[in-house]
Amino acid sequence: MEQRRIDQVTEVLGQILQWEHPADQALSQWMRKQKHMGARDRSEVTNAVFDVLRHLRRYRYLAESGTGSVTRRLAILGLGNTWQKDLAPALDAEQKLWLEHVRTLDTMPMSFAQRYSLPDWLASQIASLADAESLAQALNTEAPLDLRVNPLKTDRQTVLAQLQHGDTARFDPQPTPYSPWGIRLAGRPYLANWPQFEKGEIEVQDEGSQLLAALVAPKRGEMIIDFCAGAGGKTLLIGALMRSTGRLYAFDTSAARLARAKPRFARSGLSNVVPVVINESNDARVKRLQGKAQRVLVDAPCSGTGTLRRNPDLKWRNHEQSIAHYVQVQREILQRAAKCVAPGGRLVYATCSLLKAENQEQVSWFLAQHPHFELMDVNPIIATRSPDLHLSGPFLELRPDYHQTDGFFAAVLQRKVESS
Ligand SMILES: C[S@@+](CC[C@H](N)C(=O)[O-])C[C@H]1O[C@@H](n2cnc3c(N)ncnc32)[C@H](O)[C@@H]1O
Repeated sequence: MEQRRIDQVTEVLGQILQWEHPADQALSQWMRKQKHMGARDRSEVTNAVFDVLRHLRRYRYLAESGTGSVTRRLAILGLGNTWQKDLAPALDAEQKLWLEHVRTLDTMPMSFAQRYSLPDWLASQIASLADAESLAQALNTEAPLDLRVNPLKTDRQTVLAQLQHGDTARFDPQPTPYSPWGIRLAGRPYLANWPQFEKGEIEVQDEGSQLLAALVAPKRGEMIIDFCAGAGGKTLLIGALMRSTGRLYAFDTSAARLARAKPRFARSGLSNVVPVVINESNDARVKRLQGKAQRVLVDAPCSGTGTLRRNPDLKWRNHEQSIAHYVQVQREILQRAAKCVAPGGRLVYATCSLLKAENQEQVSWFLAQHPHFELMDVNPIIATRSPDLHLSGPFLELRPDYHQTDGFFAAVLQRKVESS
């Protein structure tokens, strides 16, 4: 049993560590081939694999001193850290000694980058932020599963009462502290057949992402553009806050991502969403909306460094050069999206990145290029939905160690009324 589990984790790690595909894709591809594997076995392999991806740099260092293939040693470390079972029956005497030795190694003499398993370029960025140790540590933990209640169909109290009884009670559903629509679960339930999910009453959405949609603060009857709607996570909440009135354009350059949003829109009961696949430049439909929208959300493609709890492989798939690429793409999108904002309207720029280059520095760049926009303080806007969230302002900056959400950044940029 122990031997088989080590072999399984070694095999799937061997594929993931080639970095040809995102880890979750490579893992589900491998899982699809394991026809006879039960749910518990799958989750044990998943936990070990993600543990290795979180701690890869440190584990690679520890693996240097063992015997056998390096990938197998990584698998042993991942299973040793996550599996309830004792691995000893599957290890020879030398391996047992090695595991005992590396488990008791003091991490304090290690560099910041090695201790928290970060590539050097990212370690230096994170080290420059406040409370860097607590942030780096939090990024290496598993994220909880947050649900968002659909306010068009129900309310949080009703869903909480349902989930806290019966079989779902074992996931200990609790209200999230900041979002009025959030429910936090312990564990990783399979939600797709829950009646609340089938009826469009709940969606999976990190609390931080819920707050970001709230920051758009849409009103009934307005024209709003979600410029990078992707699979529709934020569109759904914005549409519900508009009470399904007005018009909400869900733009994206990726037809595949928007296609994934469509069943979610259908389940949600929204009738005000217009999904549009746009071109990267010179799109006629974008041009037609120039100066028309009261709110434009740019939830920009980014390094995803705020989501390392869920996507630890991003540490190893991103490079310093990829950040420069994202910065360029974000600027191009911002330029185009800003043109759609009506006088007095707002552009909300958001990322799930922790890096200043993608966040604060992009806002400074934008304001220098667009003097007819001004920066607003997010505090009074978010306070109407989340009175307990106190930010030092003017930005929405969320972190896993401070707020138990993914890392998010957002700025609200208002177009001056008199601008032409
Ligand atoms: C961070 S994701 C959006 C996530 C989505 N808002 C959500 O809440 O689920 C960024 C999205 O930007 C899209 N994108 C990339 N380049 C774009 C462009 N030039 N114009 C519009 N969208 C673009 C990507 O396809 C991706 O879906």
